[in-house]
Amino acid sequence: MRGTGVVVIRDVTAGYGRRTVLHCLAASLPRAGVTAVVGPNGSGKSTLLGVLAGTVRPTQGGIEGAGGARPGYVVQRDAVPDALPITVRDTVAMGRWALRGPWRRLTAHDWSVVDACLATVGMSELAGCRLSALSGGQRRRALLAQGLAQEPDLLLLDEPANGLDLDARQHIAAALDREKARGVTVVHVTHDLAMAMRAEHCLLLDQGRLLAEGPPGDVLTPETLNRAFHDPLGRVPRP
Ligand SMILES: Nc1ncnc2c1ncn2[C@@H]1O[C@H](COP(=O)(O)OP(=O)(O)OP(=O)(O)O)[C@@H](O)[C@H]1O
Repeated sequence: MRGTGVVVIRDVTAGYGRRTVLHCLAASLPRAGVTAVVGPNGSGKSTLLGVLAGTVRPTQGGIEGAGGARPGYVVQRDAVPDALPITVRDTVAMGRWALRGPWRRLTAHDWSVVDACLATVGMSELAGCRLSALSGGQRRRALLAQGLAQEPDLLLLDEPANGLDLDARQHIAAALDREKARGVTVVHVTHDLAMAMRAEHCLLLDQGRLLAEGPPGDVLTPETLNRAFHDPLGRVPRP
């Protein structure tokens, strides 16, 4: 599905059990572009990523224009238990299993992709470390590398830069730009308005509804941010 055009979120209603989280949400995401999803805690950002990844099934509406896309989904909390005695390189290699199947031996090409992804997130020097020995931010970068190693067409990232230092954030921003240049459609959830401003497109959610959509400079205005974040003191977050 690489190439130009849009992925359409068509009037999606979705939630968990009887709880509706997204209410008839409609938006268009540029293919081969970066979309930032912004909004207060609990506004439904991760749920929207789940719908795009296919892990949350809408009760109404759906996603159009992503037919056959291979999604790569990097979640907020990782699924690799701390006690598992694996290295950072092995963790990233797990991303290749999505392509090869878990019981197939990885090829030399797979390992070269793994090493390139480690370099992309600035983690080459820590490749041989146990995952359990990493700091939270380093772990997050390793998981991003795991997502990149899947070579997805649609890269879905839940707060990839959360808690990272400036250097790590710059690595991540550069990695997103590189994926976009390779034709990947990137959607990332962020609370970092500076990171959101780097995207081509931005969705601002509030209580499961789309409050604004478009270029980040148009969407992240003091007025819309004030509406979304309901600051009782009337203070306006600055992009
Ligand atoms: N697996 C789940 N089962 C039941 N309810 C859930 C589940 N995941 C999320 N929710 C609920 O759905 C609502 C939206 O959650 P979601 O994680 O999509 O919001 P978010 O905008 O990503 O929030 P945050 O910024 O805090 O990560 C919340 O009220 C949350 O409690």
